[in-house]
Amino acid sequence: MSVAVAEAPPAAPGRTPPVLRRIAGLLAPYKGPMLLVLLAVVVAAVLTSIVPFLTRAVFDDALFPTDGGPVNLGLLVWLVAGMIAIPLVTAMIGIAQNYLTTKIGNSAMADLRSALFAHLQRMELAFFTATKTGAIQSRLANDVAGVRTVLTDTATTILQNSVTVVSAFIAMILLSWQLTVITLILMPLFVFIQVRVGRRRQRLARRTQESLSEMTAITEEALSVSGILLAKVFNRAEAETERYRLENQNQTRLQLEAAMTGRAFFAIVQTFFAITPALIYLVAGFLITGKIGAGSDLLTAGTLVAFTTLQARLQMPLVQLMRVTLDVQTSLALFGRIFEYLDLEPAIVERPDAHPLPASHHGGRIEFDHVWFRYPEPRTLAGATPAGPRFATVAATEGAELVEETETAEPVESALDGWTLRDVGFTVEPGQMAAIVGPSGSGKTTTTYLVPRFYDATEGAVRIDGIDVRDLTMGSLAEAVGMVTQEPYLFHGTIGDNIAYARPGATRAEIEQAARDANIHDRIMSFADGYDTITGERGYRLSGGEKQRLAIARVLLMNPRVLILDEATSALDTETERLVQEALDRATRGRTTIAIAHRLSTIQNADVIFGLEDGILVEQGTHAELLARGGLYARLYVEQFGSGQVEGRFTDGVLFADGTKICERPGRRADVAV
Ligand SMILES: Nc1ncnc2c1ncn2[C@@H]1O[C@H](COP(=O)(O)OP(=O)(O)OP(=O)(O)O)[C@@H](O)[C@H]1O
Repeated sequence: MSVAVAEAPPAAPGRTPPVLRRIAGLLAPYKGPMLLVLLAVVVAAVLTSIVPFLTRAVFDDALFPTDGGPVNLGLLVWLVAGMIAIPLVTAMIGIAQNYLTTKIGNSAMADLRSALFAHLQRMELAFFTATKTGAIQSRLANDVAGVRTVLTDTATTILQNSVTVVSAFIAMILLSWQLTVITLILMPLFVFIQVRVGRRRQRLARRTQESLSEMTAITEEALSVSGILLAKVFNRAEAETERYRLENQNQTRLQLEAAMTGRAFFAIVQTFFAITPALIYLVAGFLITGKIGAGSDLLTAGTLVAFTTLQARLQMPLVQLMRVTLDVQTSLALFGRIFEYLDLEPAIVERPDAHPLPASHHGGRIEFDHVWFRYPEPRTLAGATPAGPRFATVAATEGAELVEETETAEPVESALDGWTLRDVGFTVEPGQMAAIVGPSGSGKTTTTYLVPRFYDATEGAVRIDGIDVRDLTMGSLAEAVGMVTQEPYLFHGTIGDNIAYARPGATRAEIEQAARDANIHDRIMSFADGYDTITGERGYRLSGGEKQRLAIARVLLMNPRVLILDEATSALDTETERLVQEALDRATRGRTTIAIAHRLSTIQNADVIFGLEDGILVEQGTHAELLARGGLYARLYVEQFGSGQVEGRFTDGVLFADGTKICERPGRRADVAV
């Protein structure tokens, strides 16, 4: 459900509405049920406050009438009936109120989580490349969970207790203002101490949350498949465990400190409340005898019993109010962290006047028009807390190098003058296959990222079929551009679902056809569960070649107008290579393709080759034209493809153009340096 927070226009820095107003906005859709809760609380409090008056009447009018008359049984029955009925009614009101508050709180929480998730989905790729995944997860899980109690319990506790306290005070004053003063005498001191304790608890809470965020980040980093692989390869398992243990210890210490802070204070408050009745009896004695004031005839035994009952009833709500105020202070800090994420404006958004890409049978013309690009600076969040040095203790003892890291990553050094692409201009006609070649870091991947708007050109324009990609709806652009990346991402699910991700609603027959065309159907059928085989987290149960072919099956199912292909020969062996190559041939047929090419055959078959160096398009033409030119491509052709003898380099060796292969030494990877 979209809620006020999600729809509110992003506030400019410094003009962010105060946290409380935003929390109110969050609860706004639940005004009706909240009014009901308020009504329930007031009715329950008023009913409860009537009981002491009934108690007084039981003593002073029914049991021991102050006029010295006999016991009034008739009245007693009525009063007792009232004293039984009131707790019954308030208990029922309590159940209804509990249901409502739990519902409101959890619904508001769900709205907040959904709004945050939807907002993060809209954030541009750059945000995620610059932020630790663990930190994002921590805000979604820990921080939102942290404010949960405020939305569910705390608000009601405050409301309920405030009403109880106010109504009890009114009743106490009505009974005896002098005794009320005795009860309240130490309140100013308590409030003063409480404010100080609150500040300390708030500081501790902030540190606890930061520590929790760090723990989530460590878990996310260390216990992911890649993290475990890294730790195993470099034998860092113990160091990772130690790092976690230290943070865990810190967390325990903070929790303990937070729990103990104010304990002594609350013990004193409770003791004071416990001894107050004794003080009241004493003062009552002085009042009745006229030693204080002018003597009070009104101070009957019934009044005294009723007053001490009220005073005892006041104790819990007052202490709870004090405790809860501390919780609220803590939660406001967490709300701040959540709203900070919601206030981040996505850098790449659909224009209000965006229109869909018109349908076309022969479309897919791609045009780069004087494109300049530089990677945006990573955003820094106010709540982002610099983490301590990694493996601090271990590093100190081992003398290892320390790696500082923060929630926001360090900016990555870009190419010359900060520009990653400089005045790049080219056109790929519909149905053409274009190959981009160039040294590592020359900007090949970056160029392809501008087509589906993972990033926007800083200057110049990228067009599909003559339309600036920034004028297109995000949906139609995503439908028009398919991608097969070097490391295809598979989510934890069945193989069938992973392929169908490209087109939800695709039939099993369509999925199987795509898998057949991608040369992966037979392999899938060889698994015991066929298409229902679980891929495992990020597809780690599948080989590089299998993942590649699944990614190709996805694209075939999606049938985009434009295909962007990042060939990953170095992740394949020569056997799988043939299967992948065939699948790719089918995938590129009949659609415009831009390939970051690592295979000789891809480049030779390309209609046009673009040579990139330091973000500049230094040459373009066909294989023959560029060879004749003797420039960048001719150099790469000699260095990487042995002047046409080498087809590509794979995990198990080098494949030659004539089909022969030379196996590399086992364990050594033949990497492509193009
Ligand atoms: N997210 C990023 N933020 C900042 N700079 C980046 C980012 N991604 C890449 N770069 C820089 O942009 C430049 C071009 O990178 P790109 O990945 O496009 O090169 P490439 O030609 O595809 O390299 P390779 O063949 O090694 O994959 C490099 O200097 C790289 O460090």
